[in-house]
Amino acid sequence: MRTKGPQITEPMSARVEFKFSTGGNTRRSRSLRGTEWDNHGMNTDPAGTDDPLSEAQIQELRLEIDRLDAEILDAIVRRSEISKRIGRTRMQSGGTKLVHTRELKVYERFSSLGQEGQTLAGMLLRLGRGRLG
Ligand SMILES: O=C(O)C(=O)C[C@]1(C(=O)O)C=C[C@@H](O)C=C1
Repeated sequence: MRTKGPQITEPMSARVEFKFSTGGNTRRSRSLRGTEWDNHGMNTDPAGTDDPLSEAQIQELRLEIDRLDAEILDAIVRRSEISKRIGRTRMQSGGTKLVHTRELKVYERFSSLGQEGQTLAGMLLRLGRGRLG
């Protein structure tokens, strides 16, 4: 049904839905809490592909991201220190600055992440070189 402006449809739950004249799809109402869409846990996407998360779930997931970032940062610092130690030892004993075969392995390890993985591998190697170059 085409309508001129927003039209209140029969409330299917405690929620009031609006229909707009633009195409007829029932849109989710805006949450009063913020800018997130709030569909009260119902999947109202016509394609059925959305994964609605509550504010509480988003907060929980963000905490997990924060924890993971801290772990990743710790691991990067540890990796860099180890890499510098190996590099210093190698150079003091007259070895080469870099070990090409080992570097290729690092790039290979991150290849499942595509181009970004290669960039990441390169950054890790550079961090481990420190003042070596
Ligand atoms: O495995 C080594 O020999 C290292 O020095 C470590 C490391 C790395 O960070 O992975 C660093 C520099 C080398 O070119 C190769 C690898």
